Amino acid sequence: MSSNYPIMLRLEGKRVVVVGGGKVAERKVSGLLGTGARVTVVSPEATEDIQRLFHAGKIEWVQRHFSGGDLQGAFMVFAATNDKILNLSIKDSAEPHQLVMVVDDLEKSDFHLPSTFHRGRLSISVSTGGASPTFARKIREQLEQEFDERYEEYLNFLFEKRKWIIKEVAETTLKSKLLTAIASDEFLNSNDREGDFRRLYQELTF
Ligand SMILES: C[C@@]1(CC(=O)O)c2cc3[nH]c(cc4nc(cc5[nH]c(cc(n2)[C@H]1CCC(=O)O)[C@@](C)(CC(=O)O)[C@@H]5CCC(=O)O)C(CC(=O)O)=C4CCC(=O)O)c(CCC(=O)O)c3CC(=O)O
Ligand SMILES: NC(=O)C1=CN([C@@H]2O[C@H](COP(=O)(O)OP(=O)(O)OC[C@H]3O[C@@H](n4cnc5c(N)ncnc54)[C@H](O)[C@@H]3O)[C@@H](O)[C@H]2O)C=CC1
Repeated sequence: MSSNYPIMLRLEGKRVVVVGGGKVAERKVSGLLGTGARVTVVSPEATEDIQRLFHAGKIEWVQRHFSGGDLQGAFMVFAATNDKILNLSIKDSAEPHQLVMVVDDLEKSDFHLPSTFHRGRLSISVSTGGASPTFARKIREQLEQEFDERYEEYLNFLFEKRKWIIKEVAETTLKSKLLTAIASDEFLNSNDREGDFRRLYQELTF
C-alpha cells in the first residue's frame, strides 16, 4: 500500500464544488468556511445549516440534481451524495487535474480529510487512512486537551519573533540558537516572552 502525502492547501479564491446537501456534505462545507474558497453546493435538497449559509451569502447553492457541467472551473470536488453509483460517475466526469473526494470510496478518491483542529496558526490533523474516522476523532479530542487555547498566542509570538530573527540576525549560529530557544518549553511557559527574549538576545550578543 502506498502512503499518502499530507499538505496544507491554500484555497483562497478557488472554486470548490460539493455535490450533495446532506450531513456529510455539511461537514465538508463547514471545514471549508474561513479558507476563502468559493463553495458551491449542488443538490436538490440541503440541510438547514447549508441553507442558512446560502441565505447568508457564504456559499452558493444550485438547487437541482447534478449535471456534468457543474464541475467546470472547480479546483476541488466532493462527491457527497448518498448514491454510490452517482458519486463514482461524478469522479469519472471530472478532469484529471481536479482533486476529487468520493465520500464513500476512499480508493477512488484523490484525497481524504483528516480530523483537524486549529489554535490560531497551529493546525493539528490526524488521519487513520480510512481505518477508523472515529478513532481519528478520538485522538484529535485528546490532542485538543494537550494543545489548549494558550498555543494561539504562543504561535503568534513565534511567528513575529522568527520573522524578526530572520530579518535582523545574519550570523547563522546565533540565528539558530535564537530559533531553537523560542521554540523551547521555557518560552512556551513564560509569562514575559518579550522580556525573556530581550534578555536572551543580550546574553548571546554582548
Ligand atoms: C475516508 C474518509 C474520507 C473523507 O470523508 O475525507 C472518510 C470516510 C467515511 N467516513 C465514514 C463514517 C464516519 N465519518 C465520521 C467522521 C469523520 N470522517 C472524517 C474523515 C473521513 N471519513 C476520511 C478518513 C479519515 C481517517 O480515517 O482518518 C473526519 C475525520 C474528517 C471530516 O469529515 O471532516 C470526520 C471526523 C471529524 C472530527 O470530528 O474530528 C464519523 C464519526 C462522526 O461523525 O464523528 C463516521 C461514523 C462512524 C464511523 O464509521 O467510524 C464512512 C462510513 C459510512 C458508512 O457507514 O457507510 C466513510 C466511507 C467509507 O469508509 O467508505
Ligand atoms: N466520508 C464521510 O465522512 C462519510 C461518508 N458517508 C457516506 O456519505 C453518504 C452521504 O451521507 P449523508 O450526507 O449522511 O446522506 P444524506 O442522505 O443525508 O444526504 C444525501 C444528499 O445527496 C443529495 N443527492 C441525492 N441525489 C443527488 C443528485 N443526483 N445530485 C445532487 N445531490 C443529490 C440529496 O439531496 C441529499 O442532500 C452516505 O451514503 C455514506 O456512504 C457517511 C458518513 C461519513
